[in-house]
Amino acid sequence: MQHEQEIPTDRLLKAKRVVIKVGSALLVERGRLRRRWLDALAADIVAMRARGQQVALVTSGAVGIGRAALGGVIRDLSDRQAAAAVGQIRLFDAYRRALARYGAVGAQMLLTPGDTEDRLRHLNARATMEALLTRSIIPIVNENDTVAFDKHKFGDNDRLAARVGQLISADLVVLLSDVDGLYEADPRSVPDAAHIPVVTAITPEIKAKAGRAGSSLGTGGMAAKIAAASLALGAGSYMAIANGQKNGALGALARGEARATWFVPSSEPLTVRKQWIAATVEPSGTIIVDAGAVKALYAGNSLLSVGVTAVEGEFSLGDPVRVRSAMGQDIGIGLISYDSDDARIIARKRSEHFEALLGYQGPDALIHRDNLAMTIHQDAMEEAQ
Ligand SMILES: Nc1ncnc2c1ncn2[C@@H]1O[C@H](COP(=O)(O)OP(=O)(O)O)[C@@H](O)[C@H]1O
Ligand SMILES: N[C@@H](CCC(=O)OP(=O)(O)O)C(=O)O
Repeated sequence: MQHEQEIPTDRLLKAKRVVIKVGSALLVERGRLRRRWLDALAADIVAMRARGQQVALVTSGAVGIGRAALGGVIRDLSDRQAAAAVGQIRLFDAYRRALARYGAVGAQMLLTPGDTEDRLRHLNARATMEALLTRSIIPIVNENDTVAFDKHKFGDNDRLAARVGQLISADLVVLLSDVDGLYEADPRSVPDAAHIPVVTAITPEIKAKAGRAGSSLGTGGMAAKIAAASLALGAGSYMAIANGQKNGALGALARGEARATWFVPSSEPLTVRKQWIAATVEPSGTIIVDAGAVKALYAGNSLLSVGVTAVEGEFSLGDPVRVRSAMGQDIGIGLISYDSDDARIIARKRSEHFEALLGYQGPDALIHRDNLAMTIHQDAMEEAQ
């Protein structure tokens, strides 16, 4: 069940740092860029800048635009990468021109997961973003599709937008799409499905509402947007899914005139280090913990092995792992102090037995509290049970 929560329609006016994500379906129509639409978006962004807000853009569309140059057909990954290589330059040139019309400067940043998941590269990407934002230059981000593949790929720009939000500690991420938010079921197949105006926790029921991907150019569909919301809320940021099809959609959203789904965080923004941990796209494994451990973690303690009931997956020391309650609710992500073999051996055991069990005395905590980011507020977690 969700909280009875007011719709935070003024968020887009109040937020200091905003990430705006533009889906392929908005930008590309029959392989062509919608220049008028892009022009209206540039006007909206410049208006936000004039209100003193800092804006970063995450844009899809490279593959959709580049596809025509490959004869319109994409057969495999290298075709997709080639299409992106052709489309990306056209896409950014269009943004550059649209922004320049309003006296604004855009800057291209192409990212792959390594740029946000490796701590040093993360810091480096963040420094670049800061340098741009503080000069009122608008970072325009896309996945580096020409080299990204398989595991080394965000796969969809919704999650990338949430990651960029974490990178710059944004207080709001707006996903502009061809749908005005989350519905009880995919409105394409269930036209009378009810619209959901506010979501306060990403529960299994919320995840189950996502149907298949919508447009042929897009990759993630609603499931990717919900995954992005999970990342954003985990970092203490708001997120909105809004319909961006009409010119001036951002302005309408800012004035509270447009319907959207608002994802409302129940936690304070995490420290930047914990945001980085919480933002792990694919944790390597899962640690299931008992009710006593859940309580201890919410009280700010480290995770001790006595509270661990099961260890799933293979991971190495230092890898990010999911922390899951016995009820199946993911509550946090942490960097683990043992590899999966040793973690299995010491699960349910006290640290005084570690030496006898492992042949060495490792750290007392399986996950130290400084390395643990709780990704759902305790109230929301309990409500979801
Ligand atoms: N429960 C749902 N509520 C709303 N839309 C949904 C839902 N399940 C699936 N969808 C589909 O998700 C689509 C949006 O995702 P996608 O096509 O990836 O957009 P974008 O290109 O903007 O990222 C919608 O057009 C809709 O058909
Ligand atoms: N990076 C790809 C788009 C990937 C993507 O997530 O697309 P979409 O679902 O339309 O936001 C591109 O530029 O074509």
